[in-house]
Amino acid sequence: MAVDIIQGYTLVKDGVNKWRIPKFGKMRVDAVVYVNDSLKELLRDDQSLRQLVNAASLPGVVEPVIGMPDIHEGFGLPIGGVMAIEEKGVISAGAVGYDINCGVRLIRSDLEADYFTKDILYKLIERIEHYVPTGIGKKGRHKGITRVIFDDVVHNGVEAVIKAGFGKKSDLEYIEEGGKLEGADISAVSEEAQERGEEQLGTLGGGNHFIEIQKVEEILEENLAEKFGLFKGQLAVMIHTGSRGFGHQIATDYTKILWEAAKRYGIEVPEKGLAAAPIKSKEGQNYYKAMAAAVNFAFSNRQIIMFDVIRAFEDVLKKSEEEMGFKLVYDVAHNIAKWEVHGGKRMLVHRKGATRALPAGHPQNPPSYRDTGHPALIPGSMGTGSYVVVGTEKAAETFYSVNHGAGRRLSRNQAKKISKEEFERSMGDVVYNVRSYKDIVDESPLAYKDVETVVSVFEERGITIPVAKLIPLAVVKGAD
Ligand SMILES: Nc1nc2c(ncn2[C@@H]2O[C@H](COP(=O)(O)O)[C@@H](O)[C@H]2O)c(=O)[nH]1
Ligand SMILES: [Mn+2]
Ligand SMILES: [Mn+2]
Repeated sequence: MAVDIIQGYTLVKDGVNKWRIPKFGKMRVDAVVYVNDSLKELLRDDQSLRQLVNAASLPGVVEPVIGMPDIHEGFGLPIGGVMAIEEKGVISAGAVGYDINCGVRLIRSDLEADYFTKDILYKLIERIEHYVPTGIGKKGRHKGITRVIFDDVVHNGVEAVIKAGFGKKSDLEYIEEGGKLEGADISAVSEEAQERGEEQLGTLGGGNHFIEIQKVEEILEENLAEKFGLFKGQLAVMIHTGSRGFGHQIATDYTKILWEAAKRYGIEVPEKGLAAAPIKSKEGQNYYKAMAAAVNFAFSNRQIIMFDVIRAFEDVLKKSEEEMGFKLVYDVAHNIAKWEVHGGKRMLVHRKGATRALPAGHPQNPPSYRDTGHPALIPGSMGTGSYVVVGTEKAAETFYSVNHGAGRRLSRNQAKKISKEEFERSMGDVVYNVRSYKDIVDESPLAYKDVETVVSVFEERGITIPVAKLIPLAVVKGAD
């Protein structure tokens, strides 16, 4: 039996690419982390194992608390963390994250990527930025409309923005939860969060958020790729953003509220980032209502951005959406808590930096993907590649969850030391939207783990089937 000691924790090998920390001390369940040997080394300088161990002590936690292959330390639960909680247990804002329903949307087209010269790509990113405000704190260009429909958006999700003219009703079938998480209630959201939210629908945000024009570089599973409408050489667009200041304010408010509530309910919370209250308590219920509002906001945000990206293509290529054949492949959340049934039991699954990946035949797939399993979207970095995968039946062992990216390898401060030459080499021919490399050097491909290695962890274990690899041609980053 292989054993390793990392950060003082004993990890026991539990099959291919899987390591288990058997419960000890205050842990109620084991923690498990999915890594190969090289990714395991990265855990030595990182606090994520401690964070998994802490999460494993929360009331109602279901066996096991899980670290994804792209795991790295976060606030409370690590990024790349999955924590399922039974009905009589707790709900934690820190186990969802500050960017509630941060997620990824992939749009395909009938266009051949090789047609897109650098000149066209520069025109496209300039036009995309014309329509989609980027950077922290930016206000939306549709704020006149979105202020009016805001209440409808937070309660009814993407359907509300489609009614207002952003996209087609058929898009709903290609969004997790049909673009609406039930149970949202604006009365559980602070005035401050509402004010921030009303202004920010249709904006990208800063940092790691992006709109990327991509080429399908490789088809890895022909049948599934065909069913997802993907072909080699195809032009696609990936959008990564979340609930902006709205979700951030809700997370900030409820971290405080749940922290105080935990003391009142006598719940021992090992760190503030895991602040949690009973799911059935008033505070826990209110967090769920507010979180669901932010989930609906974020799905709607990505819907509006998709609408604007297509307009930018129409302007530059002088072709209609139909002529270009733009269609939504899928939209998945990677920071969310949702009620699901696993092994016959209802539980609240917190995914923070983790993507749901339902296998073929699972009843919660949308009808269009019932027979295949829905696409799970894994962005890598703006200079390397991104993947579309599907989950298999074996993903039941992760509550049908897979990694949400490559995951950071360097902190932002470490990444700021990357030189101009190193940055430019890592970007290759990819076109980007900022004047100085310094504005986005902390998002350099060198700051992220090797996406091929990360994706191979679940593939080798039989948890995912990689379907396609996409490479970046041009990226709009949310720099300030
Ligand atoms: N294709 C791109 N992938 C990117 C880019 N910037 C980051 N990333 C990847 O996305 C995930 C998202 O992680 P999150 O925790 O910040 O939500 C991250 O792990 C990277 O692998 C990009 O510009 N293009
Ligand atoms: Mn985000
Ligand atoms: Mn994200």
